[in-house]
Amino acid sequence: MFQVQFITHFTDTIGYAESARIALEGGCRWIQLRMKDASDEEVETVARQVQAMCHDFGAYFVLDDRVELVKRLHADGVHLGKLDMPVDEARAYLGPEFIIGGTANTFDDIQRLHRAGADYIGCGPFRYTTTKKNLAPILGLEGYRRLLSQMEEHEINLPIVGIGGIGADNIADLKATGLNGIALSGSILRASDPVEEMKRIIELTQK
Ligand SMILES: Cc1ncc(COP(=O)(O)OP(=O)(O)O)c(N)n1
Ligand SMILES: Cc1ncsc1CCOP(=O)(O)O
Ligand SMILES: [Mg+2]
Repeated sequence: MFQVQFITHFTDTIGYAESARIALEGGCRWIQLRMKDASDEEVETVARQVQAMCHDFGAYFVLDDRVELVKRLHADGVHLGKLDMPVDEARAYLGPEFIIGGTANTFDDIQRLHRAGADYIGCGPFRYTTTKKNLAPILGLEGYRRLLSQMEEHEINLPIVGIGGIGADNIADLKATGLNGIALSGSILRASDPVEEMKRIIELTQK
């Protein structure tokens, strides 16, 4: 099944926890709590709220970056980038029962994550986005096709989700590249009816 992961963000009217509720009500069953400029205490407060919501909806709950909090809350997992705790170190700390995702922009990144024992890869950015600062080089559809071909050639079968500026209009093309899923945020929160937009995107991914 083509996976859809929602990454929490905020707008003038929507806070982090509300953004997660919107995604859950719209049918998303994989929430990543990402609060880049918050203290551990602030994140823990929101994480407990979002974790309870995910439990009620039967959704996976993962945290961006904060490995110690994942263990303390017994979240389902963590997502780690190049500036975060290395995946193999996080695996040694968390153990086998946690989901550990890693960020890739190049095939070298993918090979490194595969060797380190990541459970899935978040690969991007697909295109320009304001949700994340300091973007890696934009990949586009051709970038995904090239990376997926290299993965097949090297028999790397890790689940890989696209991320970065993804909206409803991109779903069919992204699915056609062979990606296993997508992760997104802004296109949902900027919609006039964010819950309906989440429902629309979920429906498009199941076609
Ligand atoms: C699913 C997914 N893919 C990539 C990222 C980016 O993580 P990272 O490179 O650590 O950057 P920050 O999100 O920490 O700014 C992600 N969070 N989720
Ligand atoms: C590329 C990237 N990496 C971490 S969050 C993010 C952006 C995802 O958000 P959006 O779907 O709003 O671009
Ligand atoms: Mg990170």
